[in-house]
Amino acid sequence: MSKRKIEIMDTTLRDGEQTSGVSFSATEKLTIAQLLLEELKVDRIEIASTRVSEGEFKAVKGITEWATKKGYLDKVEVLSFVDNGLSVKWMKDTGAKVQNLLTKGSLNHLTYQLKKTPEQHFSEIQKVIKLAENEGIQTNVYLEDWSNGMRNSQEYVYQFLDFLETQAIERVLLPDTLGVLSPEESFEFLSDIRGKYPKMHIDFHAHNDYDLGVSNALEAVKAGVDGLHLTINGMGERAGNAPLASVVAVINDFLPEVKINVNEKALFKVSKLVETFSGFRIPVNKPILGDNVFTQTAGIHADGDSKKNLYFNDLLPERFGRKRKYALGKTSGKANIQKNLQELGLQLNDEDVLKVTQRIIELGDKKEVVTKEDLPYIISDVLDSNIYEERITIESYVLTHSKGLKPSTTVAVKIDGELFEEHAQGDGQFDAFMNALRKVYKHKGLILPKLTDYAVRIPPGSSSDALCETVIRWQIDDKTFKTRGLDSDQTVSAIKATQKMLNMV
Ligand SMILES: CC(C)C(=O)C(=O)O
Repeated sequence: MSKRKIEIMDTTLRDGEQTSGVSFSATEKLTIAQLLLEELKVDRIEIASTRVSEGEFKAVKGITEWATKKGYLDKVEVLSFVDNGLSVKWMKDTGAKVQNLLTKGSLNHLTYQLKKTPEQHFSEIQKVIKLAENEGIQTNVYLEDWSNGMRNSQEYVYQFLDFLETQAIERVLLPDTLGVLSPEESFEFLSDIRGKYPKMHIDFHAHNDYDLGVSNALEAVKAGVDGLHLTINGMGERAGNAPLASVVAVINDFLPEVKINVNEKALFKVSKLVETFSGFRIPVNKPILGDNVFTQTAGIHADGDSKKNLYFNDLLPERFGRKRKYALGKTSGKANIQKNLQELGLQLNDEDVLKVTQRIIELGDKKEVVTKEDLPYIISDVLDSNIYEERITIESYVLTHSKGLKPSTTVAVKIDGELFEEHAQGDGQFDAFMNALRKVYKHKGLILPKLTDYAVRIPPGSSSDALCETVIRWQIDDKTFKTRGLDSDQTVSAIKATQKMLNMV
């Protein structure tokens, strides 16, 4: 049986950028667009709204130039407005070829916001579609507030869809603008429209205000839509859009009769890049993507994994380019410790494993977070043996920070017994420290891993003298890893995390 294809349109660069506090630069947009189309293999991307700013103009132009060379121009879409042709002119100047025209999908919006009649609205839309056609620009039509339109002004929605059937457009885009639909309503409304307009290409655009974005997207596919709009990490206006990773996994696992192009293996990489560029952090328990979601914490789970994979489900981390982890804390038993030791390539006898387990439980009781990277240090401490060969040690440093002068650092580092001292400036104390370290590394022809993420936390509700935790993510070649430092001073906690990294590569 041939599978039904569903188009995935990613709108991270348009609706996703409407996440409060987020703004992508033109270069970031181009990098994300390239990953979305070439690695993640979504079918289409929506990259901006017309007439927003000079920066957006440059971003759209950059992406369309790249897309033209690659033959992807018809996959790149821009949100446009019923504005007497101004959006069409803006798009023409950028070289973009597909407009997603924003129109009103409920009588309330039309009457109270635009203060127009349906006839006036349709005639203005028709004019924009024609202008676009003359410029070789294709049109898809968004019916904003469509979901409320179906609840409160169905007659208007169907009048509108009848009108659109007569127009030279490619797709009708139906948004649950305020994220108000239940899964049952999503199915009912979309099945009804599917039945009445069997030939119309229909996309569904879910928002997540009730946390129902994924369920609504699933029901939309069951109702027969042709495409879904999704975002990386569920970014988007207010509570965001339906998250792409979850919807892809749900479709692949629950709807075997449906086919989508998305490459699951690239999901994590793209998600991390978007997290870094946007500064919008992925919650640790976010399905598929969060730091914790492939981590077994309870000892009984780790034990069961070693016996016939008793605690596995279909969401295997490898599918998404990730690995299963075993947490270290007060509920982790010997099995968790053993799994982590195996990962690190370390071997301990049963008695020592017990001692280390005991220490980890004590630390857990004190609310301390223990990671795999901390394990060698704990082992050294508990067993009084230097399990982790510290080839590289930061012997001493001076950090300066003063008004009107650039921060600077002098650092002394021992590598294989040889001492090196270097001085450097930077944009902040830690940056100066890393620059000095880089100079030291040059003496030995070594390369420092790239810092790809830096997160600082203090325990909630604590005061300025509280302990501060810095978690740094590093990348060298294809390998990424994290280290953690803990100190009452923020820069020192980052230096402690760096010291761990030096001996891990
Ligand atoms: C701007 C429109 C298309 C939108 O994102 C929505 O209605 O959800």
